[in-house]
Amino acid sequence: MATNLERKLAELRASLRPGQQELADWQAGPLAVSAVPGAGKSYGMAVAAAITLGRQNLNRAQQLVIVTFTRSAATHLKQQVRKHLRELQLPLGGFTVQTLHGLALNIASRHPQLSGIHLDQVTLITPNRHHRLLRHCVEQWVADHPQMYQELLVRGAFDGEETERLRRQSVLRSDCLPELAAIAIREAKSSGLSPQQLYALAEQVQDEVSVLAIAAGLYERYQQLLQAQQLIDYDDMILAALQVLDNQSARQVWQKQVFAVFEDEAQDSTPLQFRLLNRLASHEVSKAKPNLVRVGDPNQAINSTFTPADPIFFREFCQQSQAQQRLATMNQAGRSSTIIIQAANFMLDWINQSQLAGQEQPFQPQTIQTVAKHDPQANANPAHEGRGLEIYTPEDVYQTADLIGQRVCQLLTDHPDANAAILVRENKQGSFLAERLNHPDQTVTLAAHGIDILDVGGGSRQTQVPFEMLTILQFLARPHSPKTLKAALQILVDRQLIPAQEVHPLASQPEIFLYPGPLEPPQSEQVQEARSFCCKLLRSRWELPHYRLISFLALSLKYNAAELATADKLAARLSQQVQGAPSMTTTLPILQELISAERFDPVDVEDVESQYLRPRQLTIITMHKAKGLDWDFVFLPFLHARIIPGELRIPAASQFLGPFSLAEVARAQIRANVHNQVPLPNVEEAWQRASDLKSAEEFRLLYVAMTRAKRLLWMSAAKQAPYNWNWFDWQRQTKLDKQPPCPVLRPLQAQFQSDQAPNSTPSRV
Ligand SMILES: Nc1ncnc2c1ncn2[C@@H]1O[C@H](COP(=O)(O)OP(=O)(O)OP(=O)(O)O)[C@@H](O)[C@H]1O
Repeated sequence: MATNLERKLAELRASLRPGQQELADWQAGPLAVSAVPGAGKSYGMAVAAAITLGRQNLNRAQQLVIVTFTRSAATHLKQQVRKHLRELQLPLGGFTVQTLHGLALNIASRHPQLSGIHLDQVTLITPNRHHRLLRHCVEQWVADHPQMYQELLVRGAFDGEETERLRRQSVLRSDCLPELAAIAIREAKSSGLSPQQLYALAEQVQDEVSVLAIAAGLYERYQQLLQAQQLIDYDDMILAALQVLDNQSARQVWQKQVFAVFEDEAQDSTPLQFRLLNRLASHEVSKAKPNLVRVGDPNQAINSTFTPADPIFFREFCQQSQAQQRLATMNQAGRSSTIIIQAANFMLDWINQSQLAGQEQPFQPQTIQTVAKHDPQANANPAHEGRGLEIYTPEDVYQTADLIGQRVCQLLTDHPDANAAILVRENKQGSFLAERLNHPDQTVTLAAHGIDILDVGGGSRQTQVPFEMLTILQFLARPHSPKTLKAALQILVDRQLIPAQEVHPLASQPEIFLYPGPLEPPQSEQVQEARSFCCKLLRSRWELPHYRLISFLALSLKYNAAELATADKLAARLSQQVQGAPSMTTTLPILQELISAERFDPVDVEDVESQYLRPRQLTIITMHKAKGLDWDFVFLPFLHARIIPGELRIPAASQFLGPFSLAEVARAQIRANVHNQVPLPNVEEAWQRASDLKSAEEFRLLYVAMTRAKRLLWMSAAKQAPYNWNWFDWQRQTKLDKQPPCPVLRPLQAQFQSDQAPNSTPSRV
């Protein structure tokens, strides 16, 4: 007779759909699970983990290790597994959920002698420091290779003119070579190549510009500088963990402790990371095959232009697993309405056939299917809202914002429990929309309808706390400086603590603004409000002891719980560092240093992802960050060919080097080596491959973005849009240009909205 636990495990298994059940049935050996978006990968993995824990009776001495890509995904997964374990009345100690880097650091730091990672002696390099270190490598390389440097300087048509020489020097030293260092070092290091191996690789390519040799030289110096400064980077963590596992006795200890490894988002792992997981999941003593379960979607690989993660690796793993009958597929997805699923499938096939990514095939052929009749997911494949898929061609980006504002207002008023998001390709597009959506020029402003906007790219509000405190303290220290006053006023306006107004005229004459004499013209009501707020802040400087200032300012700025907690943490850190002598003179430089060295983390009181999904909120977020999340209504504006797929561009300033970028060429050559392609591509071929890879990845990004929508997918490409969003300043009315849409938009429109002429302007909603 089945025990109580067996019965409960069977019930839990029955709550899964077919592909998920295969995952839950796993008992030993390798398994690949390839799943479509919304299939329930993470959901299925949490249940499968709980079932494995129950079935195998795992505990602290022998654990299931679950790894995923981001910290927030790890937190979410851990909560889910715990929930199931509680329901099964099983102990919670038999598993861990970590990011790959967290796992690697854990292994490395437990064996400092083997890994060389002594946590009390080494520090993880911060982005700012990394940037400075790369510049330093470049200077050293230039000093050591005057001849090679000279050859770079005089490439193309060069008449020896001094100003041109200086210009080229500056471009090389501050842009091209640091960029080459950043990209080539990351690519080589996370593929497991040492500087010496990169030198050897350079020998294999006969190019007039020795890109890989330069990259190897920079890499060599980078490693030396890291070591000298006792710093490590993210790749060092993985390498150090592998070094530990190279040691037989350490390896056996770990392999004994790890029953199996479950990996989520496996399409995003680099070869080095895979090596680490595989080794950990192996059982050398029993000679059994690795207990490694890898779940992913090769069509959602969107990190290959940042890291050497490449959909090819996971595709290969799936193929090998299939040959051994160890591949499970999850094709049914319940997230989206049928029409949204059809649109995503159509887009995938159309792009693959279009050959728009040259030799690269962006997608593995796969069709998302709706779920079967009695699917366990409540409200699976929900009824669509509006047309379900709506594609528009507004006149310009301003009309786009207006249309989104109207539609969001209508949708979230009709469905107050629903949520919505605008997914953008660049943060600058997000900040434009965030500003426009509450601008008085809009037909409707969201704030007036009680709809919150969360602009994720604008930085979480907590992360702005140190900067805001510094700015206000600087103003308190020097209230008569136009610069400090202006910065403080801007914060007050942004935080909506004083009426929105142009701050420059107020700040240009601080004395008159703060202390107007009887002969000055009377101040308007909004200026008076601003003045009285500033004067209240200024009084605090004289009336409060210095150490109380930050808490007072935090309250005055009406901080929420997370921001208050962050301000408290900041105050505690400052008082510790000023060592009993708190004053403006001691505090300001320390605060400045904390901000520029990025040595202060804000306090999060809420799971970060749940902040993005609140009902009656419009979240503005990049397509990259939206991965793994979903919303009822998803808006994808600004889908222009220049952005998706876009193209690799060579800035005019560096065109003297040739029609390619050093960094992209090095990346493509290293990548070719990782994929065992011989001979390695020359500069022109490498540039072409880099360009194909970029296009393929952009199309996958669009696929990820489209599949975030549950009930309405709204897409648009305005006829007139900025040529380059980075230069676009709508307040100064930067000129717009005619921009063609992303190539798949018209075919989508023709397929799904044949009643709506492709170029028609949307009717007002
Ligand atoms: N068996 C199931 N029973 C109930 N709900 C489910 C089931 N499987 C998945 N879901 C729900 O489907 C939604 C999508 O699941 P999940 O986020 O795990 O998908 P995913 O495959 O990781 O998606 P993506 O790859 O697109 O990010 C979630 O809301 C999840 O709760």
